[in-house]
Order: sequence, then C-alpha cells, then structure tokens
Amino acid sequence: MDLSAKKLDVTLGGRRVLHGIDAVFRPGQVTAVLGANGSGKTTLLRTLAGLQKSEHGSALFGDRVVTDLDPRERARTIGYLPQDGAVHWNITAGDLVMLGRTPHRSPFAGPSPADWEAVVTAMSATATLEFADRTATELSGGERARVLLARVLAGQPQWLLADEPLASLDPAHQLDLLAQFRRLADEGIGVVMVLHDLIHAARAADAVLLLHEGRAVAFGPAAEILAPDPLRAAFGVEVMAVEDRQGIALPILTGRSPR
Ligand SMILES: Nc1ncnc2c1ncn2[C@@H]1O[C@H](COP(=O)(O)OP(=O)(O)OP(=O)(O)O)[C@@H](O)[C@H]1O
Repeated sequence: MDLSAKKLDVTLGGRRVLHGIDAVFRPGQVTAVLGANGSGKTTLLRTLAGLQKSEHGSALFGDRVVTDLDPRERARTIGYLPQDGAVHWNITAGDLVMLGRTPHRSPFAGPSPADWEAVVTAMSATATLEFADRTATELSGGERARVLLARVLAGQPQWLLADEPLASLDPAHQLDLLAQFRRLADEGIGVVMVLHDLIHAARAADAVLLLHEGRAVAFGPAAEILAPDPLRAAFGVEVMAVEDRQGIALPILTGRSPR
C-alpha cells in the first residue's frame, strides 16, 4: 500500500516547517528525500512514521491516517531509522536487534523461532552477526548504525523510513546498505531515505523528492529531478552530468549558483 503525504503542514515550536507537502511514495521503490539543512526532511520522515503530528493534512498508509493506526500495527508497518543512532541501554547488539521484534510478540512470551530467524536474517544482511554478543554502547558509530538498521529490519516492516542512513558508514558499507535497500524494494518494501549525497541518490533511488524551505519543489524519477534546474532551485548549486558505466547521469557539483 502507498504511503503518502496529503497537504501536510507541520509546525514546530510555533514555526511552520512543512508547507502543504503532497507526495505519494510507492512500495517496491527507493525514494530519496533531499534538501538543504533545515529544509524539513527529518520532520517529513517523522510525520510519515506517525511520530510527529501534522497541523493540517495527513500522512496516510493507503487511505488510513498513520497516527490513527494502533501503535503495534503501526510499528509492524513502518520501520523508522532515526538520524542520531544513539543507544542508551547497556544491552548486547543481539538483544537490541531482538527489540525490533516487540510489535510481533505477545508481552510475556519468549522469542519464537520466527523471532530468532528474523533477528539472524537482519543481522546477516547488515553484517552485524559478529557483534551479537557485544555491548551496543561499545561498538563504533558505524557498527552501531548497522545494528540499529538490523533492529528495524528484524521488525519486517512494509515501509522503511531511514534518516541519513549513510552518515556514519564507510564507503564499502554505504554501498552494502544501498544494495540492501534495493533488495528490500525488489521484495516489495517501500524505502524512503534522507540523503545528502547526490551521486548516491542518482545511483540508488528510483524517485527523488526535493525539499526547499519546507516545500516540495520537485518530485519524480531520479534522473529528471537530479538535474541542473531542480538542484539549483533546491540547493543553489550548479552540477554537471557525467554518465557512469551503467549510463546513469551522475550530478557532479561544479560550484554555487550565482546569487
Ligand atoms: N523541536 C523543534 N522546535 C522548533 N523548530 C524545530 C524543531 N525541530 C526542528 N525544527 C526546525 O524545523 C526545521 C526543519 O528541521 P528538520 O530537522 O526537519 O530539517 P532537515 O531538513 O532534516 O535538516 P538537516 O539536513 O540539517 O538534518 C529547521 O529549521 C529546524 O530548526
């Protein structure tokens, strides 16, 4: 089912930070949300995940308002990977990933074989099985980020909303994560990720939503949106397209646009 924003206005601390966002995200696609710092990307993701109320308009899963979903159902449906990657509990990585199964488990039952299988699958996919017995707070930032992704994947959500998931990863793990997102999309999951890297977005996203000062300024196929005019409007930068070996036009930054 689609996840969508319908005329979404969000106000934080008395200031409107999202203005009338209309966008329909499709399952089976990877969508990248790009925009300058403070343009509203995190706020949009949190609102789509049902973690932030809108002032007007709604985030919808199919035709149901996301914040009206029962919390357990919402947690099974929409996985949210926040930006900061903090862990505040003194627990092992394996136990942390098992927490991702909470919306599937009855409160007093131990983990079922299906829970263990989901945890092992998620930790294998993120190359974190080797950390399973280590305390999560003692992992490096990038290792912890992968464990936190495994926690979300263990919940087997229909939607994965990931806020700057590449931020603390080395180049090889960035590629692994983007390949993992592609596999999830091929399995029918909808992926919406906030990115800052234009080249990763060009290679990894089917669709791109560009935000500028809380407004959606362009939304469509990645090849159309990651082009000079939309990028100038969103970021005030100039790009030059260079084709890679697969024939994908990569937007290479050449400088700031004239003011
Ligand atoms: N709790 C809050 N109270 C008031 N204003 C807030 C609050 N949280 C965020 N904002 C403001 O809302 C705007 C959008 O913030 P948001 O975090 O969604 O931007 P972003 O596009 O994700 O930025 P970045 O690329 O820097 O992560 C910013 O101007 C920010 O200062």
